[in-house]
Amino acid sequence: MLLFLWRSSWITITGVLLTGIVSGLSNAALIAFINASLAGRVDQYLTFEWSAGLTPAVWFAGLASIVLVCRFASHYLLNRFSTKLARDLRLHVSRLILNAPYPNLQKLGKSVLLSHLTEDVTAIAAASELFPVLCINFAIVAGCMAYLSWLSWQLACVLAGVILFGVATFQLFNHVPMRAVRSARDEYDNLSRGFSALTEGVRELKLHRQRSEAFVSQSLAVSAESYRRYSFRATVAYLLINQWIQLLYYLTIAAILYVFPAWQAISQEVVSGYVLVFLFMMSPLTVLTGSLPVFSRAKVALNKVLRLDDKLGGKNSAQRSAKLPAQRHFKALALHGVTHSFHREKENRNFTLGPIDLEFHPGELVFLIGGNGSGKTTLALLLIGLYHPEQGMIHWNGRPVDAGSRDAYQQNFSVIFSDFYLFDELYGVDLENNRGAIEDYLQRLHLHHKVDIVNGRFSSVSLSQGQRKRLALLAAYLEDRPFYVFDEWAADQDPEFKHLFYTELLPALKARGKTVLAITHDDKYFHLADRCIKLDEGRITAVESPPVDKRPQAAHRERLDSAAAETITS
Ligand SMILES: Nc1ncnc2c1ncn2[C@@H]1O[C@H](COP(=O)(O)OP(=O)(O)OP(=O)(O)O)[C@@H](O)[C@H]1O
Repeated sequence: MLLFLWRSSWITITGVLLTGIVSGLSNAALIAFINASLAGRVDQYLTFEWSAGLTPAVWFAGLASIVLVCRFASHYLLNRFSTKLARDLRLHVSRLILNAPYPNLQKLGKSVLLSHLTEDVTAIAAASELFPVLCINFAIVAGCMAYLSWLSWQLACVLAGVILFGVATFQLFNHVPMRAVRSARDEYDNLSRGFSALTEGVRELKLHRQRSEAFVSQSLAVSAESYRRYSFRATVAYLLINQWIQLLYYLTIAAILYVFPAWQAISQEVVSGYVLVFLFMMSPLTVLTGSLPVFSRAKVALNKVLRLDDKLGGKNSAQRSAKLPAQRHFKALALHGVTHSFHREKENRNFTLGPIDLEFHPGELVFLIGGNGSGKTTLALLLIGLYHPEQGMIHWNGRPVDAGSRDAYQQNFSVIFSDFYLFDELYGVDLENNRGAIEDYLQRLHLHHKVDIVNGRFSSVSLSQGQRKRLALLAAYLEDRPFYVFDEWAADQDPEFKHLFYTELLPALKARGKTVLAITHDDKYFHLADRCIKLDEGRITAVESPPVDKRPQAAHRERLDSAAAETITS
């Protein structure tokens, strides 16, 4: 990933480094120039050939201009680099998520994925913003050091020793705040889970004071306190390290002022030069040491993002990006001995779906039925390629679906999940060529008075759950794929629209040659299917093809049901 970032921004990074270094060095040169002016020796330097006969004031103005221009250029490039880095990282993590196998995403959970997209990317972006500032300050310190060595190499040697000692002690103690930063970041995942529960369950919490108080005190407050404790521990540890570095700094100034002159003859110009430069270096050194916590957090975040690549199975991205063409001409879909299992932690046993043997053909209307937890959704997820068979094989048009063709295979399905997500924009739809179809579908779905398409967006998605599901159906229609899967689509519909769905919309899809697999509990419409596949404890226990002559009976039952409903309401 770092290589990818370097490749995408190496020109900017080089520019930032160069301007930063020039700015830092010219800053140091300016200080040397000021010191020489104070000591009254500047005219002596300007007698050299390279002085080009310019006056000290012009030299001063020139050096100050270089400092200002380079500082501006490096800050400008820095902002370009850091904003680009944050953007690229956000897109990189988003693509990782999109390319990852679905079970891995399910295992990690939404809140942890969101922490990567927010906390980690922000931490890395913050460090990238500081990085060039750090380069400038590092260059200033390096330039100052060069000037100090020129003033007195003996003092410079002592100074180098002090710096090496400072770096060694920093390395020795750095693991303390680093451990706290790592723990704080791990705790952030728990905090993020708590925030998800809070935002998604806000209605349930508002209606139950004891539940909400217990939730806050036993879950949210615990994570918030742990996060605070670890963050505070890291800050205090860095503060102490900072103080230690400052102490070394003051000790060095004291030694230059009071110890060295007694030990070795040092001119006043050298002493004042050293003290002036040291005081000037104070601010860049504070920036360098002050940025340590930011860099530690970024290091932990970067490790998290790199590990996310492994956890999500990043190798699959190459397979996905192969962009195999979808085989739109559907002839047959077959599942041969397909299985998938989950471990039920509390019961300490597995739920296994299958082995499943099934075949689907164009223009078939199939209902998948069975009790709660019988494996209907799991079978649907296996069928559409979001779960991968642990045993057995899926064949599309007689060809096995493997890792290389799975992405193309998935493009044959249009699915509305029971916990569907409705995008407010019709992404990937050719609006110009579908304008007539959209208006027609909006009419058929009884939504034409409520929703319109404006600039590719639904004019409103603030609708009832049933209406939002109808909009999802509109989007599915527009996808125009050979295989449709609906997971309890009609569950939120009123009786009138439920009737329309089973008796008109599904048969209309079938008439268009689409294959439809509908997961349903609406037994009064089972007779309309070509086949009803019943699941129990992950196994197919019955495959029934209701005879056509049963339909009048069903219609009769329907009438009886509505008469009963009328009696109840009256
Ligand atoms: N992500 C998961 N992790 C662990 N177990 C799971 C997971 N998803 C489903 N299961 C288990 O697999 C079994 C089948 O679940 P599935 O959602 O397929 O049932 P279903 O027939 O669709 O039920 P329902 O009618 O209630 O929607 C259940 O016992 C469930 O506990």
